Amino acid sequence: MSISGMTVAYETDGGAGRFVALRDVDLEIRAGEFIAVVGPSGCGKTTLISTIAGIVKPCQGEVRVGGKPVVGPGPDRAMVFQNYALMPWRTVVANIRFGLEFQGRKLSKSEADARIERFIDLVGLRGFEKRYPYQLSGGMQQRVGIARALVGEPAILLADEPFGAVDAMTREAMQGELERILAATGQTVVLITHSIDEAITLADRVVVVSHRPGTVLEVVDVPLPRPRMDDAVRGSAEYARLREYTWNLLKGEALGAHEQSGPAA
Ligand SMILES: Nc1ncnc2c1ncn2[C@@H]1O[C@H](COP(=O)(O)OP(=O)(O)OP(=O)(O)O)[C@@H](O)[C@H]1O
Repeated sequence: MSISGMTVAYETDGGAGRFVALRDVDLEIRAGEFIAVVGPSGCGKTTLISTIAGIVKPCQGEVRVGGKPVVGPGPDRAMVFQNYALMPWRTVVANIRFGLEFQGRKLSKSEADARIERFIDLVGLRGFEKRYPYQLSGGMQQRVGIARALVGEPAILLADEPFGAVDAMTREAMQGELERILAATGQTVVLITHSIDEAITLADRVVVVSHRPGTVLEVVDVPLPRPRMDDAVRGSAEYARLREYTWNLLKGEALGAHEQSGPAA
């Protein structure tokens, strides 16, 4: 996937104004790579993955997936949302099945059932298939969200703060599960996170976005061995170095954003 010379602006005041959310973004993402996107609040992270998803259109530049320009949503890209966005009237199985329906996959009933079964096992929801979302914990609901996104086997998984609404312990467990699932499925992932630890634990590269209008400030390589959910990796000097380096980049951006939005002198 490649993003080149991309600028995204939103109309404001009923079309009278224009707000530039992202400016001149260039980014190459290799197939199977895990990219984490970090940056100060409002820098355009959600806008970035929305353009990859094809739900927001750039006013300049383009996103290409598999060599073709993105002109709208497609079955090659699936989203996981922070608030899970499950259908409350559908069971776990029916919510996951929606991932196949939405992506327009033409599978026979038995093929679809077999695939859903595989993902129920992969995300650890065996025994909960007939439950409704309100009968599940937040972490379990997000497992449904991940299974729904992955069941159609999209080439690219787009995740907007997927673990932002779950408690710290569940978050750690879910990071480990995502790492394990991706080792089995091999998708390209673009994940937005506010956690530097989550970014370094999961990603091959961390994209640091500047304060608005957002642009790529730096791409930090994370050459740590996998699996990363391992005390030896997360306690290593290299992990600490990457964490401090990324934090210093972000700190500068957050301070810049604060000064920009602070009261006039
Ligand atoms: N539909 C819209 N119309 C106008 N402005 C918008 C719209 N969507 C987003 N914006 C603005 O664009 C900027 C980038 O928003 P975006 O949601 O992409 O940032 P973000 O980095 O994901 O923020 P956060 O970390 O707080 O979730 C923000 O200043 C936001 O107010």
